[in-house]
Amino acid sequence: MYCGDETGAFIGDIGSHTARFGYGGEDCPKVVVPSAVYKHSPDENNYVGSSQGNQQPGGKKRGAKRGKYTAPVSLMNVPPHGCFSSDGDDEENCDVGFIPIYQSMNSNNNQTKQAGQDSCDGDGVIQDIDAWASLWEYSFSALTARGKSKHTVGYKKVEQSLDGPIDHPLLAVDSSSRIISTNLQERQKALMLETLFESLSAPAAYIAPSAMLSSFANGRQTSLVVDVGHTGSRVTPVVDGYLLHSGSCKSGRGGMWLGDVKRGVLEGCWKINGSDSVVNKWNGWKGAPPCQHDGVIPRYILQSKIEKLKANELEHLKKSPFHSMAVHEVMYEMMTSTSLQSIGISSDTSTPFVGYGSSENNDDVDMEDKNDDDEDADDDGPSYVLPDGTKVDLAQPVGKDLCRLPQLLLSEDLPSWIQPQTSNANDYASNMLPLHKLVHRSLSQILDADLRKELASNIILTGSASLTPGLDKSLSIELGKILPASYKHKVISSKSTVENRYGAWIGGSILSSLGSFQQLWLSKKEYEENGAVLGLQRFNNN
Ligand SMILES: Nc1ncnc2c1ncn2[C@@H]1O[C@H](COP(=O)(O)OP(=O)(O)OP(=O)(O)O)[C@@H](O)[C@H]1O
Repeated sequence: MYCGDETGAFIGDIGSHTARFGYGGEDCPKVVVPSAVYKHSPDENNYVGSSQGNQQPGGKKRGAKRGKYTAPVSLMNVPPHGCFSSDGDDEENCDVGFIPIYQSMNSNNNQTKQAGQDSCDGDGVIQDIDAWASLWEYSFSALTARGKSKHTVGYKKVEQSLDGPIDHPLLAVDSSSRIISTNLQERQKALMLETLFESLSAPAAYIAPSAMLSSFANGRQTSLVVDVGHTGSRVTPVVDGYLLHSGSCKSGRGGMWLGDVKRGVLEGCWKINGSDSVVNKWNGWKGAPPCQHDGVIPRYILQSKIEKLKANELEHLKKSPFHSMAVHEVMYEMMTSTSLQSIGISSDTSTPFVGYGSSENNDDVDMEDKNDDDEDADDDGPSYVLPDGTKVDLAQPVGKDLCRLPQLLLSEDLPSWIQPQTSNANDYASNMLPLHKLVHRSLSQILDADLRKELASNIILTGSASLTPGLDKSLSIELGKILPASYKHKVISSKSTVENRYGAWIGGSILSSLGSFQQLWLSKKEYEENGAVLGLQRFNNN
């Protein structure tokens, strides 16, 4: 039990795309930054205290001096010079010290990036706990320096670094998926706890699962939480405030996947998970795809500072997770622009996309020639201009398809140009279920028929990618087609953008303000006496 003077909790929800921080009892987080940090010297020799028992859940060494980490990251600017390390002229050794917090976001991690597998493996597994801790430190410093009432969204430099400990109880949101092994989950929670107490000197701490908090934020103890986030969509049954393992499932269809598909359409080919070996061609454009030659160019490349980078540094930057995240930001801007969103998601999810099933005709087409023929066409139609000035013609049928790409979240059959041409196509399909099928799969794993019905009538749609206009209605319609008629299913989606975007954080804010919750904090004293074991028992909410 925690009986300190300061009961205002400091809450951190670090997702794979965005990290949100703020004080308990408030309506929304005050600091919202990308979930990544810079590490200024990736030199392994600088690691300290890295022997047995000092491993990341994902198996990496930890214990690097956190003074070398800086947060937050700006995806608009070239990374600071100190982030590049190269060993003499050896190009192979040039690296970029850009660390996404989660393993699944590391595009260099080939093992978790095999086609159809990245949607599950490494989901919510922290790849660098010191990077995770430095986001807490930055956010707390930002709030201390600017005052509690100021909002910090995106990159803002904070001169003041954290001098003393964070003198608030810390509530960390655990966004690891229920489908990763229990062992890995426990190891990760123990490591989070150790970091909260030992690195961040918290007087008390609590770790709460994201789905449980989203359910609380919607005023429900029992619900089926459908979180459409960055790395995919997760469905988690929450019963009386506890998570059920059976019925928890995940699909790779989420914000990052939609961004990848959009990028594929603009570039004229779709590389599954950044792998060079699986390339599907898109042939929907009348002329050459708008970004066929140079690809989608992120904003940082357009800066004059880019000229100061050496050729090998730029090459490595382009292969780094930093580049992927920066390209995603351009796709995100496009996806949320009013010109595209005004169309929204149509209730008819069966209309095929232009390029559907016709990729085999594409191979011999000379895109350059076609482009010449169509140069003057559709000059005055609706269009979208990318940051580098490339104009995307939205009047073409394929342009219209771009507007309704979010519909793919619910499409039964993926267009052939999206599916991998590999032997594990079945695994891919099973890991990439549309949302309604995912909900169906989850409910079918619940054995108690009454509970199944109760969950079906309390489906909570949350996560930033659920902000796609019309998604709640379309999901409800599709569920109506596959659930038994006796099920009165109900999809609950807040009308407020803030509640959808920050659902888990808001749940944490509510929970930490409840009088009855105060006895659940694990105090530093209890941690010192009993270690992480007591904490894991206390947080055993699944
Ligand atoms: N208004 C919007 N419409 C559609 N998609 C959006 C919108 N706003 C954000 N997104 C997408 O939502 C994703 C981020 O979702 P969210 O913030 O829930 O992820 P996260 O919690 O950081 O990550 P994860 O859920 O994978 O742990 C991004 O891919 C972003 O492009």
